[in-house]
Amino acid sequence: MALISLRQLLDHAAENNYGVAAFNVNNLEQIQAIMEAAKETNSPVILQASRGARSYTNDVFLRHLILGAVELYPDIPVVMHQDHGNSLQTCLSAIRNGFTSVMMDGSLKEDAKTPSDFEYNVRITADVVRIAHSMGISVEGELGCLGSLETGKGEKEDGHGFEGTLSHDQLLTDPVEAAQFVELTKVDALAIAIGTSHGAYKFTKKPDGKTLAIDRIREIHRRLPNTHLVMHGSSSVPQELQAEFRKYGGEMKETWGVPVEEIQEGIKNGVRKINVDTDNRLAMTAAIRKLLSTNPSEFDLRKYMVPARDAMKKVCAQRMVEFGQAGQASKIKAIPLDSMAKRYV
Ligand SMILES: O=C(CO)COP(=O)(O)O
Ligand SMILES: O=C[C@H](O)COP(=O)(O)O
Ligand SMILES: [Zn+2]
Ligand SMILES: [Zn+2]
Repeated sequence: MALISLRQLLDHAAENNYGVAAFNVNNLEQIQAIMEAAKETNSPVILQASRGARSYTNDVFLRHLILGAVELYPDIPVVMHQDHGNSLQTCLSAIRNGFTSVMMDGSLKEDAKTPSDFEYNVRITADVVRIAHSMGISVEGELGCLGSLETGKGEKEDGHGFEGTLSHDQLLTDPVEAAQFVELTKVDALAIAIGTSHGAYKFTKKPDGKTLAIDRIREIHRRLPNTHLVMHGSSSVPQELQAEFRKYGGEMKETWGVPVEEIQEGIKNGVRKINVDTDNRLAMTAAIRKLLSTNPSEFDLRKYMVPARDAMKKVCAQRMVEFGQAGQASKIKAIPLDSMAKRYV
């Protein structure tokens, strides 16, 4: 199947009440893991690349790897998405390189660390929407800064994340502002801040309503019943994966991620895209640690990349079932980007 737009996929997800995991990709093995999981579970997929991933892999390699996936798995709808674009330039270069969807994260300024104001966010996001929609490309915006309600701090991912400490006002998306933001920008999907953060260290204990504001999702969904909501920082950081990582020499202090049942509650309330990166990184690295520490003489990289890929495939397939996207791929017929562009007009 051809690459499809995020908007097409999330519209289908909303009509059929499911959520879609957006997995970050940086190399061949991660793309293979996701596609194999998708084939096994008949799931549509969102492959997303951060700015860090694009510079690590190179846009040309990335585009051809993803086009390879599309060719090898003709029955799986694939969205190619820019994760956390920091500027109009980043989004435009993604579009030029074949991405069918971009995130303009205007919750932070172009330096990706200074919280911006509402007017800046509306202006930059609306600029991206105008250009992207004319080509049928989807846009995800973000309102509110991702960070911990326990500490007021945000975890940095590859330089992306605010510095210092923020108040609960800035860490929780305001439902009234969210409605204005969507009206003014016309984004296809809206990332909201509800107490999740990027990386492994999200919560110091299992989160409750004070540290993870699932109620906020309900309020936002009530005001914006037709907007696709996005949860970032949604790895579950499973205790078993942490234990496996530590068992083979990995260092990670005790931590909690976002429980899958909380994400499922979000999906009942308008969450359609769920970003997961850390769980896959952890699964792959734990598998590599295990193979190398139990076979110290091994130096054929395939010997550790195969179990790493298998470990990631297992995480992906599990999330695909848990989020409800399993079984949906064969029900989707690709809408060309040109037709999507006409719809926006
Ligand atoms: O939100 C993410 C990418 O945009 C990834 O979140 P995690 O760090 O929880 O996997
Ligand atoms: O946005 C966060 C993702 O986990 C991507 O991380 P990265 O920027 O290190 O590739
Ligand atoms: Zn952000
Ligand atoms: Zn994110």
